[in-house]
Amino acid sequence: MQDLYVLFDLDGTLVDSAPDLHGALNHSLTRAGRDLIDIAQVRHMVGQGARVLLERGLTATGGMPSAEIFEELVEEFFDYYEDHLIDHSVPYEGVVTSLELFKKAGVTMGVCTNKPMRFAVPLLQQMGLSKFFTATTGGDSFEVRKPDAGHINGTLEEMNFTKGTALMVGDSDSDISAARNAGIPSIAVTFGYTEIPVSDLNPTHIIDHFDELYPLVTKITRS
Ligand SMILES: O=C(O)COP(=O)(O)O
Ligand SMILES: [Mg+2]
Repeated sequence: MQDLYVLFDLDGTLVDSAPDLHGALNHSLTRAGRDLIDIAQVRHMVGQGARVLLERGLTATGGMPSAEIFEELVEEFFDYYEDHLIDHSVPYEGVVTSLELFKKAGVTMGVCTNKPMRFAVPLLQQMGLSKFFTATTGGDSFEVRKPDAGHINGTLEEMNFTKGTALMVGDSDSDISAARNAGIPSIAVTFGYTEIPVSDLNPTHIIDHFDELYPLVTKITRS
């Protein structure tokens, strides 16, 4: 599988990062004098990066504060989250085995996440996952981010993609739409953070567990 390039979304796809995003969000909400929110709500708020997560959390607990206070809360959220990236977050079951299989098969892998680089890079490092990826790009790496095709194309460029097959694996609308916009097949995971069933997003393929990924990709590349 030398000519294969696989892009992975991070939050809700490779890593169940919601517990620590939940902790950081509630830290900020407490500072803002708001009620705490539960983790089930937070799972559906993840997908457009940390700023949007905080915006959604504030909106759900009384509305947006002034721009000045919001910026202060963003800074506090960022500082707190930076120190608690993997307190409770874990790779989904089967992720490490699957990445090892791809690596052995000579597949080039990259991470294409809307998470800011300030968090995406250390999170992958601290989890011991960095070694699998040729490139990591975040929501702030380019002028555009998922669902814009530019995010996928920019990541593939960093992976030195010139010919072959590229695939996007993700959990949310922004991943599946970005793949569609970039003209590459998508594989949706059903265990991520999207509120609606992933089949409604019309991905090219669907998996319920990471163990299904390697056999599926082998089949796709053979057909
Ligand atoms: O952190 C987010 O909001 C989104 O991150 P993801 O693109 O890796 O799902
Ligand atoms: Mg995601």
